[in-house]
Amino acid sequence: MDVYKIAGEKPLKGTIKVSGAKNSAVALIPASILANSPVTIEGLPEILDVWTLKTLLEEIGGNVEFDDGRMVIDPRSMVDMPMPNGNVKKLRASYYLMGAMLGRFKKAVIGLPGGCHLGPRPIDQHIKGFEALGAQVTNEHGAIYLRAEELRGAKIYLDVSSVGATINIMLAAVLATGKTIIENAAKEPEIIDVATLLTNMGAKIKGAGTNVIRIEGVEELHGTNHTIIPDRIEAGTYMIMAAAIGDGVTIDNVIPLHLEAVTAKLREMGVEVMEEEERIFIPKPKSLKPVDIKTLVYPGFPTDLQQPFTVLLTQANGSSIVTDTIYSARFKHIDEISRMGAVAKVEGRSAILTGPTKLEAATVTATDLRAGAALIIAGLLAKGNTEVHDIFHIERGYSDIIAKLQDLGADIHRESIETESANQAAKRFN
Ligand SMILES: CC(=O)N[C@H]1[C@@H](OP(=O)(O)OP(=O)(O)OC[C@H]2O[C@@H](n3ccc(=O)[nH]c3=O)[C@H](O)[C@@H]2O)O[C@H](CO)[C@@H](O)[C@@H]1O
Ligand SMILES: C=C(OP(=O)(O)O)C(=O)O
Repeated sequence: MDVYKIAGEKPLKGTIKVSGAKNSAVALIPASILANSPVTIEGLPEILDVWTLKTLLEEIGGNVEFDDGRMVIDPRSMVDMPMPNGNVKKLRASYYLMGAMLGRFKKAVIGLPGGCHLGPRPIDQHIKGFEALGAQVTNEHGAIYLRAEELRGAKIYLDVSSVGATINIMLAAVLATGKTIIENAAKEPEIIDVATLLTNMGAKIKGAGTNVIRIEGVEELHGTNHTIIPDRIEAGTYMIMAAAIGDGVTIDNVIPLHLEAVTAKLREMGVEVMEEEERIFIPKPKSLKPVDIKTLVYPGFPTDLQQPFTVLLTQANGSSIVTDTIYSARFKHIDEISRMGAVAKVEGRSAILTGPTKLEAATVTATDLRAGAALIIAGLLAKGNTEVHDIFHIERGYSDIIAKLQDLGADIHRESIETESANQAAKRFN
């Protein structure tokens, strides 16, 4: 089993480059299914989710080459192969295969997706959208079966501004007959990125990035070349690290506008954040003030940065409250940082953190992707040698994180360790 080993208390200094956005990548790749000629996507992050999607596209007959962040997808030989199990369960975003395959083949069978366990993550709004477009949708033994004679444009009001449902409906609607209107659409930057790719493929989409998206169906879509946007969540993670244990860190390849809520909260804590066009510089912070945070849909504070931020708040002078309004169970990391000495408790949808605390190294487990990022920050701050287990969660979403942090001066590496069975441990104990 591979783990991350971190020797803490080494200040971070220098420049770190952000990779392409995970949550764009995982939609851009399935979007290529809709084209009638090859699609090239540049700047993709080298993360497990991207590799899994490459495999999934190959499973349905696509020709996919991926090298140095550049993926060339030839969708012409793809078929409507059912995928009720297997790789679809390794990531959340396999749900985009539903919209893309329904759009192209008018049918699809896709197993319910995996991804981070953060409380219930229903896909009822995706299904409501597909049904409004004319598809028959059934759930059979944990797989979603979709079939349509014809997809017809429709007006769809989303009960929740879901990122996944907004993108999935766009994917299904671009080749439908007539006009689709998505109301109460999500406004995340990744939605604009996917709409840009689809538009360059020949789709007619207006309003992406606002809460009303209008799509005029077209007969076919062609290949194109697209460069992905930078990952605002990865960038935000490094901003939080810089505020926690930085000695002057430049974060390169960012769109500062995408991180306004995070920047505002860091400034409220007393952290200086200097923005340039595509870079953010955070000098060594002095003392940190506590702040309260409430996660909201974009442009509010992103839920995906809530967990890393809680670790920073253990270093602030006083108590902070973090409330997650998006997910009901996104505080599993609090138990793990408590092992390291964090003074923290969870009450309902809020975590209360009191600092400043000198964290101590421990062996901890990543329960999900951003919990893993939070544990890396805690390990960088802690006295002693921290070991982080279940790192596959982290590698679903952070490209090259070990090398990037080593370049900033962190003492972190990936190592294989022997695992002991419960029986072996019991024998040793007796
Ligand atoms: C692959 C990807 O892009 N993942 C991101 C995406 O997840 P994902 O697309 O799954 O998140 P959504 O925006 O859909 O979910 C937001 C909220 O709406 C609820 N909901 C969603 C869909 C639905 O049909 N019914 C419903 O009730 C969810 O349970 C959740 O409480 O946006 C989340 C919110 O910014 C991020 O945390 C994830 O990193
Ligand atoms: C929740 C996340 O990912 P996913 O939706 O892919 O599980 C995340 O990126 O923080």
